[in-house]
Amino acid sequence: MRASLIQIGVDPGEPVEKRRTRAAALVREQAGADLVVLPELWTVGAFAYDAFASGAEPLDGPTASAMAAAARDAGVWLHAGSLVERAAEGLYNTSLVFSPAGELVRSYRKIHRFGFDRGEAVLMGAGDEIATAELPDATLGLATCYDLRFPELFRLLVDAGAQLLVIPAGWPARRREHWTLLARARAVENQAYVLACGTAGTHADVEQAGHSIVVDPWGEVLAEAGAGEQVLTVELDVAKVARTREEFPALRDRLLGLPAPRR
Ligand SMILES: O=C(O)CCC(=O)C(=O)O
Repeated sequence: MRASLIQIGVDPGEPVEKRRTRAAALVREQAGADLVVLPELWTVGAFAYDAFASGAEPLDGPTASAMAAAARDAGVWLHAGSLVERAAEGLYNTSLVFSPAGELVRSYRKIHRFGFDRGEAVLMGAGDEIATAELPDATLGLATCYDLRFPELFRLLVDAGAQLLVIPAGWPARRREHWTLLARARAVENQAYVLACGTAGTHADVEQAGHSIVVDPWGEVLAEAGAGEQVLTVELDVAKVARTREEFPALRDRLLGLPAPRR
């Protein structure tokens, strides 16, 4: 299975419409891949809090339409990263997965919102559903950026059958070491592929880490991008997930009924 991660640059000098067209063209260039992945909030920028409301879109808005068309034209499964979803109940950081027919097959509202008492944490609602997407050759587990810090979410995704953990992000350069460390940790502890796709550039004065990374179920880094705009293409052997789990059955040894702490 071939996967391409598009680490697109998000800079305030580029109008969103132009970036949308550019992202769609980059997706079309990946024809021949099985799965293409874009990062978190690549339209407005993950830290451009002031633009969240004005840049919010419904799930049949211009970004979703452009991504559906690009997936269809390229004939790929497309994890289109996330956008600011405008729903009746408010705003959400929502990821979208399209089939090669251009059909929206899954959406995922980010569960752990970043910012503590500001930014996304106060401007957006929290998702409350675990999301997987069934591809012909693999089950994707969906998570977004800050979710990467919460291993319990990934355990639930594994229990739901995830083999490829796909994590679009807008991770800051200042915490780049955490990004690569946590991506490898999630791969090793869940014996799954991790496909973590970040953004390049600087927006809202926050330099982005880039360094999109693909890690195999043994924790080996198959590919890692630099800081700039880049497409990372990797071959994945999905059967390696089952092989790793059989040969080193650590997941089997989980203590599901852990005793309550003694007080
Ligand atoms: O956890 C981090 O350090 C970064 C998270 C983040 O930037 C986000 O979720 O948008």
